This record gives sequence, structure tokens and C-alpha cells, in this order.
Amino acid sequence: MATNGHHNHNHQLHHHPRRHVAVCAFPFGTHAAPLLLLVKRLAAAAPDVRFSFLNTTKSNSLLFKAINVSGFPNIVPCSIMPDDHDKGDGGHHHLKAIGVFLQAAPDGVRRGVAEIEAAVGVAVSCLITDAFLWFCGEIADKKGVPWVPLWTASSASLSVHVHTDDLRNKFGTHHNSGTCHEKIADCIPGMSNVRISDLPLGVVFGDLDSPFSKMLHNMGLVLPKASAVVINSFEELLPAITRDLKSKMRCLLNVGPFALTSPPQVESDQFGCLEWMDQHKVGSVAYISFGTVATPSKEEIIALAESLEATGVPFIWSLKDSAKAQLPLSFMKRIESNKTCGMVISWAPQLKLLAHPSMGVFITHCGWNSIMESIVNGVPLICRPILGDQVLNQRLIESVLKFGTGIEGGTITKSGTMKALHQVLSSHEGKQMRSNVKVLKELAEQGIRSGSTSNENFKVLIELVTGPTNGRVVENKKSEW
Ligand SMILES: O=c1ccn([C@@H]2O[C@H](COP(=O)(O)OP(=O)(O)O[C@H]3O[C@H](CO)[C@@H](O)[C@H](O)[C@H]3O)[C@@H](O)[C@H]2O)c(=O)[nH]1
Repeated sequence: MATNGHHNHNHQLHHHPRRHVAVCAFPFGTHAAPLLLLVKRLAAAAPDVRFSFLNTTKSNSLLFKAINVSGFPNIVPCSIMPDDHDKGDGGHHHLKAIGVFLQAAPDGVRRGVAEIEAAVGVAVSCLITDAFLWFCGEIADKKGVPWVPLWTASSASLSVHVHTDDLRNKFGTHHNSGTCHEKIADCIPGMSNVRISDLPLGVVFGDLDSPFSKMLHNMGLVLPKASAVVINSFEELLPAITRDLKSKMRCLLNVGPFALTSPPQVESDQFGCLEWMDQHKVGSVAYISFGTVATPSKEEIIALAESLEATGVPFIWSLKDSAKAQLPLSFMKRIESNKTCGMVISWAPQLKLLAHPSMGVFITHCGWNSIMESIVNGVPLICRPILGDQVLNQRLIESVLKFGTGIEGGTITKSGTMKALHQVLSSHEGKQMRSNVKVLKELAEQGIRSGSTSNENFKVLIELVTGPTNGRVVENKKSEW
């Protein structure tokens, strides 16, 4: 394992920090970014506490370029986790790389923590980690310090993992979702609209023995024992699920949406998207992104391009260069000769785009960060989930929160997408979706006002992480390690 040159040499400030918190990231997908944003918020509240950000070299170098921590000498990137071999294609390589990382991670964390303790000369007094790193609970417990995992997705998917054994007991386990897919996951409070087929792979169907499924199962078993589980959400969004999770956890802290409470400060607009948006009518533009992990098939990319061409809906499409090559030549020629019809770019300033008045609809894979960002900006969705929690997220959006629609048949076809675009942008139903998401936006904003839930939860978190707690009992239940 390589220690890197990232160690901070600002000895004046850090020779004797009051406390030393180890933060352990999961280096795939959009997991490390929300963790660093949370740490920034904590570091601002506790400038005399040092936060050592343990991660792989590759992830840390991308992350600390994307998120500016220059005003935070107490956040120190420590690239001492086992390095990943992420090919970033969302397929087999990605899962394999995750498996390799997960296998090496427990030792990596133990050694990493010992290294930073030796380097700083102050013992670690709290472990904040991605929830996927479930084994950190035991590491923290052995050290006698709090473990504070961050769950980066929705409370609904968290609940599914916490209730995995209940689901398996009731519905059995299956090779695929075919045999039980229309059944309702009603053994989980707040899930009366969720079908078994909406659950992530590896819970009751799929490969239950893959390293990823096992990790999620183990995580669901140990999270209730964590000192506090932190979520990028707000309690009012899914109140029944929140209530149930609170009854199962020692402490559950919704401290989001991060898009409001810890927005990233640098979002460069190198392609001039915002000026382009200025030229379009209010509520008219479609923004398209499928996140950082997976991309739809070539056929779907072509069908999406055709639907945009046929409808004439102006668009900004964030698409990796490798996938851009799959777009039809005629489509590329059209957008090159007439820039106002749309742009295809490799990375968009998503939050700023969603906040722009011209934004009309977000065609999304339903990653949780994207969903929260849509809610805080009041943007309705067209959903094309691909993996993991995304199908469940689509179900919540369509049937519970009601601010978006799927595409007929579940995959992108020209006619299905044209229909969905019409529905969201031009129909009465679309109007209703827009007004529903505005209500959620308002709830999110209320949640972060002083004295409200997310804000109060953050205060509890600060006390827990930076202590001393002045006798205040933070948890609802005693530890059962
Ligand atoms: O051009 C782009 C594309 C993406 N983003 C940002 O990238 C993030 C994407 O996050 P998300 O929507 O959550 O997608 P993934 O990166 O795919 O997220 C992974 O992690 C999420 C949180 O655990 C899960 O919900 C997803 O299923 C999983 O794929 C968001 O903050 C976007 O604002 C940009 O800024 N510009």
C-alpha cells in the first residue's frame, strides 16, 4: 500500500488537533463526493478537528480537483486505501473492481488508520465511513470510538437492506424476479407501492452470493448498531420509511439534501451551457444524464437521439466521449450546424443547469444524487433506471412522490421517449408533476431552516463526531456489539 504525497504539512495547525476523525470513502460511482461534502460541512463547524480522508489515490485525486477544500486546512486527503482498477464501464469490470476493493478494504482501513494516527500523533476518535464499508463498525468498536456511516442513496433502499432477511423470509430467494415480481414488499413499513421486482438485484433475486450482494446484506445487519447513520435526504420526503428506520437504528440522521446543505462550490461551465440555456424558453429544455456508472445500450442511445430529433425538444446531453461515438452521424451533423437545437457534452454543470429557468425535464438513470438535485430545483423526471437502487427510485418517483414517469417498456425507444417527453413537457399530467415536485422542493427548503429537522440532525451529528457530548445522550438505543 502506498502512502502518497497528499499528506498535509501544515504542522502549525495540525500538530495537535483537538480531535482526529478518520473518514473512509468508497471510491466508485458518486459515493466519495457526497462524503467529502459532508466532511466539509463538519470541518467548517469544527475547525480544530482534523479530518483525514482515506481513499484510493485515483479517487482522491479526481475528488479533490472537483471539490474545493482550499479553505479547509483541517481536511487532509490520505490516499492510502487499496487502489482500485475501475474501468468505469458499469459492467463486469466495474463489479470486479468493486469486489477486489472490498476484499482488500478491511485491512486497508486498519492499516490506514494506524498510519494516520502515527503521522498525526493523535488517536482517531471517530470513524465516518461510506455505509458500504460495513466492517468499519467492528473496527470502530474495537477502538471504542463512534462509527458514523453515510448512506448515499435513499432511505427506501437503506430500508430494503435493513429488512433483507424479512424479505427473504417472506418471499424466498429466486434466481430471477420472474416468479414473484408483482408481489408487494409490504413487510416493510412505507413500501405499500413497491413491488418485489423494484428491489435491487441481490436482495431476493439475482446472485445473492456475489461480493456486492453479500456486502449489502452484511451492511443491513450492522447499520442498526452504528452510533448514527447519516443520509443525504430529509425526513419529510418519505416519512413512514423514516419512522420505521428510526425505530430500528440507534440514531438516524437525515441531514440533506446535500444539494442545499453542502453544495459543491466549483461547477465549471467549460462548454457554455448556461449561456445556451439563456436562449431558450422557460421550462423547455431536456437535460440528459445517466450518471457516472453505467450507460444505456447503443440502440437506446440512437433511439433517444431520434426522439429528440423528431420532437424538436432542445436538449443538453451529458455523455461520455466513448458513448458519443455511437450517436448517428446525421444527428451529430444537425447539432453541429444548428447549435440551438442541442448540445452533447462530456460533463455538465448539473446543479446549475437544473436550477436554470429554461430547464423543463431531466431524463435520468435515477441515481440518488440526481434525484435530490432535481427535487431542490423543482424539475420533473423521465426515468430510465439501469442498476442498483435506481429501479426502486423510479418506483418512488412514479408512484409515491409523483413527479416523473418511466418510459413505456422500461427501455428507451423512439416512440416511448417521444410519448414521455410530450407527457412531461406538454400535458396536464406533466403540469401536475411539476407542481408535485415544487411541493417537495418547498419541504426540502423548510427542512434546512433553523430549528427544523435536517438542521437539528446536523447539530446532533457535530456533537457525535467532534464531542464531547456534554452528557447528552445521542442514541435512542444502547449498542449491541
Ligand atoms: O455531466 C454530469 C453528470 C453528473 N454530474 C453529477 O454527478 C452526480 C451523479 O450522481 P448520481 O445521480 O447519484 O449517479 P451515479 O454516479 O450513477 O450514482 C451512484 O451512487 C448513487 C448514490 O449512492 C446511487 O443512487 C446510484 O444508483 C449509483 O449509480 C450528481 O451529483 C450530478 O450532479 C454532473 O455534475 N455532471
